[in-house]
Amino acid sequence: MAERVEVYEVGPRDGLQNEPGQIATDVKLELIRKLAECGFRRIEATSFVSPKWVPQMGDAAQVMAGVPRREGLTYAVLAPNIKGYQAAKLARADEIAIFVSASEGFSRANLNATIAESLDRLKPVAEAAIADGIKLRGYVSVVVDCPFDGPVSPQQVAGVVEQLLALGCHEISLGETLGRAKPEAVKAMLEAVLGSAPPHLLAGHFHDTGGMALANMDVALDAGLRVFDASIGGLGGCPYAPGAAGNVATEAVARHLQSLGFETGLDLDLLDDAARYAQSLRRTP
Ligand SMILES: CC(C)(COP(=O)([O-])OP(=O)([O-])OC[C@H]1O[C@@H](n2cnc3c(N)ncnc32)[C@H](O)[C@@H]1OP(=O)([O-])[O-])[C@@H](O)C(=O)NCCC(=O)NCCSC(=O)C[C@@](C)(O)CC(=O)[O-]
Repeated sequence: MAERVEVYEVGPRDGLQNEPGQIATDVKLELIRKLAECGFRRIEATSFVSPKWVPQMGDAAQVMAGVPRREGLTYAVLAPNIKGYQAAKLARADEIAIFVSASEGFSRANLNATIAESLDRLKPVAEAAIADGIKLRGYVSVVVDCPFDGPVSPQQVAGVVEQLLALGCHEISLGETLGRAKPEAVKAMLEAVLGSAPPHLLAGHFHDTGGMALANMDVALDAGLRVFDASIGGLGGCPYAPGAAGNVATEAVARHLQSLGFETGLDLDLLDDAARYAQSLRRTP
């Protein structure tokens, strides 16, 4: 039997957060309804962040009120602080994703805090999620290069991963936010991180600005990772990473994994349909 690799869909959150202007809640929900048919176990639906910082996610509660609930499919959302956590819990999020940066420059731009301050701010979120029995995912951004500080040391990434695990995260997603890393740099980063965390606790989150995301994913597969984030239609980017393109496209990841003999549980025709819809929403070049 083929080995399973999970594709964790981030399009409704990571994809749509970067589109200029507002996309109507009903349109977001139509995208999520299409994705819900594809066979994902987890979809990251939205984020409960400050609407002053990311207005595109200002309808997080309405989005969560409309998502189709079904057996075997759960919804994750981002929360940067306890205010976001409380709103996410009220909205019946199944999983909370907290996020920190591996570099100080990106931390300041994305969270208006140092790395240490952001971890302190996330401690009560983690404690509340664990007490409430809600799964906690951790993200580390800019694991290879930072748009403000330049190259990021693999040991620095490993240190942040350790701190997120200490908060109780069941999985840490390693964000190659700029999408320009070469496979050798990803390999060096993973070697350091694997000194702090086994591969089954890690996920790969590759943006595709430089067209290397699938090659970087292969390096992570060789290192034993079996969860990969991807965005339908390749939507997105990060509002605080100037010039970065979207996550690697889900439909490309699913085909790539299939060609390598892995099982994803995803229906490729339904993915293509969802990808066409996602592309029709795109206003970024
Ligand atoms: C962390 C803060 C809030 C600090 O922002 P701040 O301005 O320092 O915080 P604040 O506490 O002073 O709050 C400012 C205002 O926002 C409100 N506020 C505060 N929190 C919330 C909340 N949760 N929900 C709703 N409203 C909130 C708060 O009430 C206040 O409103 P006011 O009093 O002025 O009317 C801000 O920096 C923020 O929201 N940042 C999030 C940025 C973001 O979402 N970035 C994109 C996601 S991360 C990403 O894409 C990377 C990833 C994960 O994909 C991996 C990768 O590829 O790297």
